[in-house]
Amino acid sequence: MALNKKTIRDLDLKGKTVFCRVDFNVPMKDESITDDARIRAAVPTIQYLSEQGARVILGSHLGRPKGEAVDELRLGPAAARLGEIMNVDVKKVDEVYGEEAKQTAASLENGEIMLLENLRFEAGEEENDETLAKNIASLADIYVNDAFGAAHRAHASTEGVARHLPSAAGLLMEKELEVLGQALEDPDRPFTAIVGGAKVKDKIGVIDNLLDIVDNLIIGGGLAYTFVKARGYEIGKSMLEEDKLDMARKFMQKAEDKGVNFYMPKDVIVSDDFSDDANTQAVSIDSIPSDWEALDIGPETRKEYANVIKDSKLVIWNGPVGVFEFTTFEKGTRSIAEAMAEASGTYTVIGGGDSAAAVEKFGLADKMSHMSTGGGASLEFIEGKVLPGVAALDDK
Ligand SMILES: Nc1ncnc2c1ncn2[C@@H]1O[C@H](COP(=O)(O)OP(=O)(O)O)[C@@H](O)[C@H]1O
Ligand SMILES: O=C(OP(=O)(O)O)[C@H](O)COP(=O)(O)O
Repeated sequence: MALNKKTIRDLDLKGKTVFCRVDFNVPMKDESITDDARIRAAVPTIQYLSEQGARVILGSHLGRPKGEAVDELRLGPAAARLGEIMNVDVKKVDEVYGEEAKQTAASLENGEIMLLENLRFEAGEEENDETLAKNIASLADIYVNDAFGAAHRAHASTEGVARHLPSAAGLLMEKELEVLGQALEDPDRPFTAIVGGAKVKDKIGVIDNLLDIVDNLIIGGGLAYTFVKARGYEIGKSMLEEDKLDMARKFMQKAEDKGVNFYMPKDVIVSDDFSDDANTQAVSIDSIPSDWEALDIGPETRKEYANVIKDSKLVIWNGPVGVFEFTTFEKGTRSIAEAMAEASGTYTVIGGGDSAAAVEKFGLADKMSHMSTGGGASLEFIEGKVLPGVAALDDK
C-alpha cells in the first residue's frame, strides 16, 4: 500500500531549515536512557536530511509533563545519545521556541543538527494551540513528521504545524505505514492481538474496533484488571479504571456475539508492594487478596497465551502483560515474547516503547517480523483510524 503523502525524498532540502518531529519518548531510569530504539529508528531520516544539506531542528516529547518544565524529562540525554550514535555534535537548547532556539537555529550550517527542549513543557503542545504551532513553524522552512509513535496525537508539533509549512513524511513514518499496511491488507489468520500495558484510558477503546478484525484478543498488564473486575472478580489493589467497567462489559459481550476468542488472565502473580523484592504469590483469578495487587499473569495464563500465539498466523502485541522492569514480574511478558519469537510462519509485530524495550531486554528483537516504534499509534492504525499526524501532511 503506497503512501499517498509526500516524503522527504520528494523535497529539495539543500540550505533549507527543516523542523523534524521525532519520537524520542524513550524509557528512562534515573535520567538515563534504558532503551534507545526509538532514537536509532529516527537516524536514517536525520542522516538523510543532514546529508542533503538541510539545517535540522529536531523536536520531541518525553513522558507526560502536562505543560510545565520537569527536570527529569529534559531532552539532554536524548541529544547526547543521538550525537553518540551519529558521531556528530547535536546542539541542544533548553526551550521550545524563543530567543535561544531562534539564535541557535539561525546559526546552523547546512547539515547541522539541533534538538529543542521537550515539546510538552509547553501547554499548547497537547492542546494543538495555533500560536504554538506558528511559533514552531517560524523556526523552519519545511516540516517533516517522522514521529510514527505520536502520529495518533493531534498536537501542535504533530498536526498544527503542518498547516503553516510545506510538509512531508520521514523515512521511519513511511516504513511503519507501509509495513503495517501490508500486514493488514489481507491479514493472515488466525489473527491475534495482545493488548496490555498501563495506558488503560488510552488503549481500552481500541478493543472495540479490534474485535471487528481479529480472531483472538488477549489482554494482560494493568489493562486486564478492569475486565477482570467487570467479570465480577475482586482485584484487590490492581490497576483499575472504574469508569471503564461498563465499557469492558460491553466489549466482552461484543466478543461473544462476534465469536472472537477473548482471553483474560485466569491466574496472576500478586504482590504486597510495587517493588522487585516484594512478597508475591501465584493465585487463581478468583482469589486476589484484597490488599495485594496483580503485577503479572500467572503460570496457567502464560501457557494458555503461548498456545494461542503458536496457533496464530499474525500476532500484533502492544503493552507488557506485567511490570517487566522488575525481574520478579517479567515472566509473563517474557513468555509472550518467547512464544512470538518461536512461532514459525507467523508474522509478528511488536508495538510501543515499553513493549519494544521488553523484547530488547530479552534479546529477542531480531526474531520478530517487525518492531514498530508506535504502540497506541499502531493500534489506532490497525483499527483503521486516520492518524492525524499523517493526514496533516501534504499529499503527493
Ligand atoms: N499489572 C500491571 N500493573 C501496573 N503496571 C503494569 C502492569 N503490567 C504492565 N504494567 C506497566 O505498563 C507499562 C507499559 O505500558 P504502556 O506504556 O501502555 O506500553 P507501551 O509503551 O508498550 O505502549 C510498563 O511500564 C509496565 O510496568
Ligand atoms: O510512547 C508512546 O506511545 P506508546 O506508549 O503507545 O508506544 C508515544 O511516544 C506517544 O506518547 P503518549 O501516549 O504520551 O502520547
